[in-house]
Amino acid sequence: MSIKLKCLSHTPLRGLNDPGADVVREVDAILARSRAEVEAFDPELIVVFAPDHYNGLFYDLMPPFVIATAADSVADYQTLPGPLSVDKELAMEMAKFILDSDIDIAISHRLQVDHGCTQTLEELTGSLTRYPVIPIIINSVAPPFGPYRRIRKLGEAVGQFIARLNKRVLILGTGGLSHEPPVPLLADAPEEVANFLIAGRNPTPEARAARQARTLATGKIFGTPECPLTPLNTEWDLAFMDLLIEGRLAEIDNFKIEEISRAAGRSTHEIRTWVAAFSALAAAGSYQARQDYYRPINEWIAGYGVISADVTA
Ligand SMILES: O=C(O)/C=C/c1cccc(O)c1O
Ligand SMILES: [Fe+2]
Repeated sequence: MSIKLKCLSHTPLRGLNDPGADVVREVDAILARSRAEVEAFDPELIVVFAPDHYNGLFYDLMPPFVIATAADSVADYQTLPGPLSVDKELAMEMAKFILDSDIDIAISHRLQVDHGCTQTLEELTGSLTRYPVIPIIINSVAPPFGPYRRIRKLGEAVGQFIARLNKRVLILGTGGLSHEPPVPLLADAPEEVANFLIAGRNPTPEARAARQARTLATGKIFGTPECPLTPLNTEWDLAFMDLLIEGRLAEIDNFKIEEISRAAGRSTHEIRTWVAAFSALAAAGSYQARQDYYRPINEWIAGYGVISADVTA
């Protein structure tokens, strides 16, 4: 058994609304280094914990957790289209193991996934099909959310399953850190928006373009007095990364959902994917972690961080 972890922010504005050239170079360099590490590790399986942003999952049936036995990219923003190379049999075995561990998880045999899942796969492996993968989507964008302790339990069950595999496994968490992009809320939404949030699968190209233009326009003013959205919160992000690196995972059980939304932005809950990833790693053995990168990047609407970790025993 050999297990590695990488957790990193994603942002569909990378390449569409870039910060200065120095910052772009920094991030390119850290992603290139991360990708080389993945290549050297040569994983036999990638388990990716990812959010969805109303592309695959809608309020007509919004599950807290979903495991996919087959998945296709919706190719939003500049992400790659096409199927992911999901290990169907192993995903089914994992789903049964999770259910046997008293965690309710939905199963999709045809899941649509968005940049929240595919951007990180592409950045770290160069494609959507390079390695066998099991996507686990954690609702991080569509309230209400279950408590953070449930995310730890999901992660622990996944880690216990992985530990028995005798494979080289890469665990990914993608999303966060502090950020609040212009994703609408169902509460008080006008009818047209509510209809989209409830059943907006497969939007027209025009509707997708309008959505992406809205995000881009927000990226242009994010962090300025003109922008009403919660600003990035460096202090919050660094404290969260320290907590993970120092292995203080039990403290996450006390996280308060509304407090996090207020302090760091509504989409900060994408860190649920990092919590699951670290909980899986911790269930597989002792770990050593390091912060590879952090910078608040308004142009990308992202407290942008990268952490790596390995099981040591
Ligand atoms: O769902 C969208 O259209 C935009 C999502 C987004 C924007 C900025 C940063 C992120 O992490 C996002 O997921
Ligand atoms: Fe996101």
